[in-house]
Amino acid sequence: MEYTLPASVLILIPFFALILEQLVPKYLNLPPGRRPWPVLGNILHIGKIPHISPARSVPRVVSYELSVIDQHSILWSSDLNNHWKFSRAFCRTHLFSPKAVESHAALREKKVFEMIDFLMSKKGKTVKISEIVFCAILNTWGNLFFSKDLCHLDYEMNTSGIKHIIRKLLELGAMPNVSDFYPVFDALDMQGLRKKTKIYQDQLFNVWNEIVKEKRHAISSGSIMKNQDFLDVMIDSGFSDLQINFLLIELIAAGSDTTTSTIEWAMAELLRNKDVMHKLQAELKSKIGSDDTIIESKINELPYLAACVKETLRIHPPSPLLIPRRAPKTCKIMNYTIPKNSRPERFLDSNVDFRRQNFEFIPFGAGRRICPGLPFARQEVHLILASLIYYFECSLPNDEDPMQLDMEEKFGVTLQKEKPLLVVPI
Ligand code: HEM
Repeated sequence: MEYTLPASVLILIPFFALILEQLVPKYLNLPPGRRPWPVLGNILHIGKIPHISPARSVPRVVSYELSVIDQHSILWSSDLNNHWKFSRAFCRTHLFSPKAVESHAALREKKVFEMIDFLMSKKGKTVKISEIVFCAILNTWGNLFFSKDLCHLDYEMNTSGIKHIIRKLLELGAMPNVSDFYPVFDALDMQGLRKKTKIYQDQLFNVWNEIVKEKRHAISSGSIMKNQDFLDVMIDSGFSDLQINFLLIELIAAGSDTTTSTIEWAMAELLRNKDVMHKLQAELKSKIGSDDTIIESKINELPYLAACVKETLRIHPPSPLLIPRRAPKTCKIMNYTIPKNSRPERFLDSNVDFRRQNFEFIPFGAGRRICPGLPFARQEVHLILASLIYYFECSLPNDEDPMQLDMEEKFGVTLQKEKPLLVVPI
C-alpha cells in the first residue's frame, strides 16, 4: 500500500512531460504548420508520403545509440564534431577531390561498358533498368573499396541479396519511429526497428568482413602492395573494423540508391517527353559521333544532358526531405511564373547549378553538410544516362503508352518510383 503513491506518480511523470512538451512550442515563434494534437503531436498529419505532407515535426530518421552514431557516422552525426570533420576530410582526399574523382574515371567507364554489354545481350527483352544500373554502380564502389565486384548484372542471379539489404536498411531508416516523436520510449524499441536494423547491418558487414580480414592479414604479412584501394587506405590509416563498417555502409547506402533513382526517374521522364528525348539523342549524336564510345572527358561538353539531369533532380530530388517541386499546371506565385512539368530548357540559359550557392535548387543540400559525394555522383549519373540513351532506343513493354506511365513516388530515405521502370532496350 505504501508504494501506491510513488508508483502512480512515476507512471504519470512521462504523461505530464509529454503534455508539457506539446504546450511549450506554442510560445515559440515556429514556422507555420499544422497545429499539433496534444500528446500525439503531428503524427496523424504525416501520412504515407511524409516528404510532401504538411506536418510540422519531422522525425529523426534513424534508430541507433546516439553515442555510437556521433563517434562513427558522417550521415547521422548530430553535430559537427571532430569525427565528422575527419571523416569528411578523409573521404574528400581519397574519393571526392577533383583529382580523386578524375583518377577513378577509367573504373567508372569500365563498369558502364560492362553494363552496356550486358544490356546488348538483353535487346528486345523487358528489363528492370534500376536493378541493372544499381548493380553497375555497386560494382564501381566495390572495386573502389575492395577491388571486387559486389553483384551480378543479371539481377536474377544475385545471391548475396546486397541490393535487398541496402533497400531494407533505407526503408527502416525512413520508417516513422515512435521513439523519434517520444524519446521517452527510446530504450523500449517498441516497433523493433533498431533490432531489425541491426540484423540487416550485420548481413551487410558479412558481405565484406572476410575481405577486411584477408586484407589486414595480407598487409601485415607484407604480401600485397599498399594502398591499392580505399580499404587499404583505411587500414593503413588505423581504422578499426567498426569504423570501416560504418563508413562503408554509409557511403554505399548514400551513394547507390540516390544515383540509381536519379537515372531511373530521368529515363522515365525522357520516355514520357519525346521532344526532350529527341533533343538529347541529337546532342549525343552530334557531339559523340556515330562509332565513338562515351567517355567522361566528353560528358562535360553536353549541356542538354546536364540540363536533363538538373531537371530530373528538380522534379524528383532523391533526398526527399528536401521538398520536391512540381507544378501540375503553369501558375503564378508572388508574381513569378512557375511553368508546368518537365522542361530541361529552363537550365540552358541559366547559371543555376547545384554546385554553386543557388539556394533555389539544392538537391545535394548546401553549406557544411552538403553532399560530399556530389562530384562523384555528377560524373556517374551523366555517364550512365548518356550511355543508355546513346546505345539504345528504349521503349516500354507491350507498346505501353509512355503518357500512361505510372510516376507515383514511394517515400523513403531516397525517393523511389513506386513501380520500378520496365524498359525494352532495342
Ligand atoms: C544523385 C546523387 C545524390 C544526391 C541527390 C545526394 C543528396 C544528398 C543530400 C541532399 C544530402 C544531405 C545534405 C544536407 O544534410 O544538407 C546528402 C548527404 C550525404 N551524401 Fe549524398 N547525394 C547523392 C549521392 C551521393 C554519393 C554518390 C555519395 C558517396 C558515396 C554520397 C554521400 C553522402 C554523405 C556521406 C552525406 C552526409 C554528409 C554529412 O552529413 O555531412 N551522396 N546527399
